[in-house]
Order: sequence, then structure tokens, then C-alpha cells
Amino acid sequence: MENRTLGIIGGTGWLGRAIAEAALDSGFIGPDRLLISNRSGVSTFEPGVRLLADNQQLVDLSDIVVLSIRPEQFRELLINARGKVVISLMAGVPAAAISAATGADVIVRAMPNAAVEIRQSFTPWYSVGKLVEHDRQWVQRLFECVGSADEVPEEDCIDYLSALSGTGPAFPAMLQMALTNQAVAAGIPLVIAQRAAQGVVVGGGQMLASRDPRQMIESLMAYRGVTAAALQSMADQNIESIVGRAVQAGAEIARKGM
Ligand SMILES: NC(=O)C1=CN([C@@H]2O[C@H](COP(=O)(O)OP(=O)(O)OC[C@H]3O[C@@H](n4cnc5c(N)ncnc54)[C@H](O)[C@@H]3O)[C@@H](O)[C@H]2O)C=CC1
Ligand SMILES: O=C(O)[C@@H]1CCC=N1
Repeated sequence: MENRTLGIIGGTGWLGRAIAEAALDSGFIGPDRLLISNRSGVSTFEPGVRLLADNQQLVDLSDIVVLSIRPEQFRELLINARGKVVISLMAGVPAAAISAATGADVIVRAMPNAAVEIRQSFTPWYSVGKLVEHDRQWVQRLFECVGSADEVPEEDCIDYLSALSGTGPAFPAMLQMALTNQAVAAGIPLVIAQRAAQGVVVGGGQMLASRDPRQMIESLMAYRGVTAAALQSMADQNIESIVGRAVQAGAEIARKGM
């Protein structure tokens, strides 16, 4: 597995840096097999990791190239990656467009989320072109350095999941803010409201790491009291439809392209 050289374009950004650091820390890749490019020329990586200002040089020296730049920055990127495996983390840029712009005929679209920071991202990925078995396993293991990963059967899954899981902490953060703001509006002191809402999202979320959500709801609804009334109110307002429309709105942006 280690005999691949990985180049990360944008490797000092949010996702690129976290993935590079996790791959190094876990021993998945040695520093001599990792190349990073960024625009500032400033590196805080351990010695041995090469920082390059020239993206084409990075591509030429790499077997696998990760594009960890923003979609609008991709329009300015001029590289010839023919013969390389290109892994794109960009939301809303189809594999065909990446292939056309880079000349690569093996493209992986992967969609991690901000939890790469704590190595708890879920990363779906999809490949186009002939990804040999060794590289398939390599891609899976790369993303397992920052959490869990699954290959998905269609490219559209990546666009949909960009909105569902690519958004990472966005949905729980919004729930936490709504709980906080509503508690304050109901007269609870701000600091108490913040601590209560954080407990729900963070503590509750941790419980769900090992518990089935349906069973959790049923166990609490069985009291036929406070939880039952609160969750029934959400069901009456069709919470599933609100969530579904929100994810579809994000997915439409990913499908339309950015
Ligand atoms: N941040 C997130 O939670 C998620 C981001 N993504 C996708 O990942 C990609 C990267 O996002 P972030 O890491 O958050 O962005 P970021 O802005 O933190 O990192 C991008 C980095 O690329 C560098 N860069 C831009 N153009 C470059 C070039 N031509 N050569 C070398 N370096 C260049 C920038 O200076 C910056 O350091 C985006 O396309 C985004 O759609 C996907 C899922 C979640
Ligand atoms: O919102 C975005 O476009 C990026 C991709 C998914 C999460 N953040």
C-alpha cells in the first residue's frame, strides 16, 4: 500500500491538511511519499514532506493526485494528469469535467466532511475509469485514515451525499442553535441554554454511535410523557419532509455544478 506517491493540491487547506496529517500519523504513508502544493509556499508539515509551488511538478512526481481546492479555484488550475489517478474532493464538479480539464482518465470523486479534523468523517467515494484493485483498496484506506468510507454505486450518490454528509457538522450545529435560541426565548438564561443544547447534540450524538435511533426514540416515547409530546409535535410538522427538502436543495446545487 505504501508504494504510492500522493500529491495533494491545496494540501494546507482545511480538508487537505487534515487528510495529509492523518495519513502520516497512521503510518499509511511515509513523509517521503507525500507531496503538497499550496499558494503561500509556507509548510508546517514534518521534514521530509515536500512542498511544491508548481502543481505540474507535483502531478509529474505523484501516482495519485488529490484535488483539495475549491470548485472556483479549479477553473484556474492548469495541470496535465494523464496516466494518474485523480481524487477530487470538490463538491459540484462532475468527474467528466475533471477528466476533460486534467486529461486523467481515472477519476475518484470523494466527499469527506469537516470531521476529518477529528478523524470521524464518513467519506463516500465513486470512481470513473479503470481503477485497478490495488488503487481501489488504497483509496478506501486513505479515507479510513480520517474515519470511515464506502464506495458508492453511482456518481449521483456523491452529489446527494454532498448535501447529507458532506455538510458534516452543519445540521447538528443548526439544531443546537435552534434549541439554544428557543430556550432563551422561553426565558432560560443564555449560558444554561447553551449548555443544555450542547448536551443534547454532543452527548446525545455520542450515544447514537452505538445505539439504533429508532429504538432510542421508541424507548423514550414509551414514557408517554414529555419526549412523546415533543417528538409528536415534530412529526405533526413533518420533520422528515423538512429534512428531505433541505438535503435536496443542497444536492441540486451539487448536481447543477458550481
Ligand atoms: N470544508 C468542508 O467541510 C468540505 C469541503 N469539501 C470540498 O473540499 C474542497 C476543499 O475545501 P476546503 O479544504 O474546505 O477549502 P480550503 O479553502 O480550506 O482549502 C483550499 C486550499 O487550496 C489552496 N489552493 C487553491 N488554489 C490552489 C492552487 N491552484 N494550487 C495550490 N493550492 C491551491 C488554497 O490556498 C487553500 O489552502 C472544496 O472543493 C470543497 O467543496 C467537501 C466536503 C466538505
Ligand atoms: O458546502 C459546500 O459546498 C462544501 C461541500 C460540502 C460541504 N461543504
